[in-house]
Amino acid sequence: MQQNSLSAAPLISVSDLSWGTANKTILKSINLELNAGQFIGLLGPNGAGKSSLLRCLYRYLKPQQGAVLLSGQDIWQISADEYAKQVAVVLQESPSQFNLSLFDVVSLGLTPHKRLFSGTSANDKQRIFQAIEQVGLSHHSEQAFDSLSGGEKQRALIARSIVQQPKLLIMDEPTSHLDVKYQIQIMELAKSLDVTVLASFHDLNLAASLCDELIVIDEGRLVCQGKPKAVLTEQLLSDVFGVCAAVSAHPQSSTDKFIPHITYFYGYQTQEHQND
Ligand SMILES: Nc1ncnc2c1ncn2[C@@H]1O[C@H](COP(=O)(O)OP(=O)(O)OP(=O)(O)O)[C@@H](O)[C@H]1O
Repeated sequence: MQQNSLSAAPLISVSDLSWGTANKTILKSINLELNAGQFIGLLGPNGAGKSSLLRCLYRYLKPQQGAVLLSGQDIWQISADEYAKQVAVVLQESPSQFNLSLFDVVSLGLTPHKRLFSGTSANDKQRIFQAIEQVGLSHHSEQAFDSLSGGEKQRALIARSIVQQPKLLIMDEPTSHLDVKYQIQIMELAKSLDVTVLASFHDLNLAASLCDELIVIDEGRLVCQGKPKAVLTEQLLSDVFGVCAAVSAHPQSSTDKFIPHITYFYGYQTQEHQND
């Protein structure tokens, strides 16, 4: 009976979550659910609270109020090891991996699944090489991680996540330092994995084209959650992001799937001030 109710639970359920510092509440009573198998984009203007919310989800910050459930279990009631088996994280900045090779960094994805001091088996090595191949970095496997380009580093961290075999991959602005080709490539790579992804984006058009669902937050509050077509309206772009824009159909829209495409208008803020 209990197992049935657990398997029916959303992958992530956030209820009444608040977090802040001693003198400021930053996340304000957030409620949301993430269903397994989806690619979900987290949007919001600078300072909206995206990273803070993601940090609460990947167990770096403990909410002051409310709870985060993973498959029906409070994430603070399960061990850090158990949690690490289920949730992988790729952040904006790649921390220095000192002298570790790309292969070594990717092999760290096995750590949550290993007993202390157990070695790397032939099977493990095969998994690591396969993941490196999947992200197109086979020729770099012995290269020092720190010497890889920004895009290569992010692909290596995705390979580490592939090896980790999580249920959920959380990505906090993983492409913000990358050029447009790598931005698209990294996000398409994440989408191609057989895993639920929650990723924060600043490029709203990229989010619109790739995400099954979008979550928008502003000033620490959830504004809305839904399909890109329902979420990315001209009104929302004005109210939340403070921009004047037109939303039309992206040329790759089909009868089954409408992909919103945002065209921004420039210069209107200056004109507004001139009229003041
Ligand atoms: N540890 C902290 N101490 C004090 N203020 C914090 C802390 N962490 C976050 N904040 C503040 O909380 C607000 C939300 O920050 P957060 O980094 O979560 O926003 P964000 O939506 O990810 O922003 P950006 O798009 O600019 O990266 C900001 O005003 C930030 O200064």
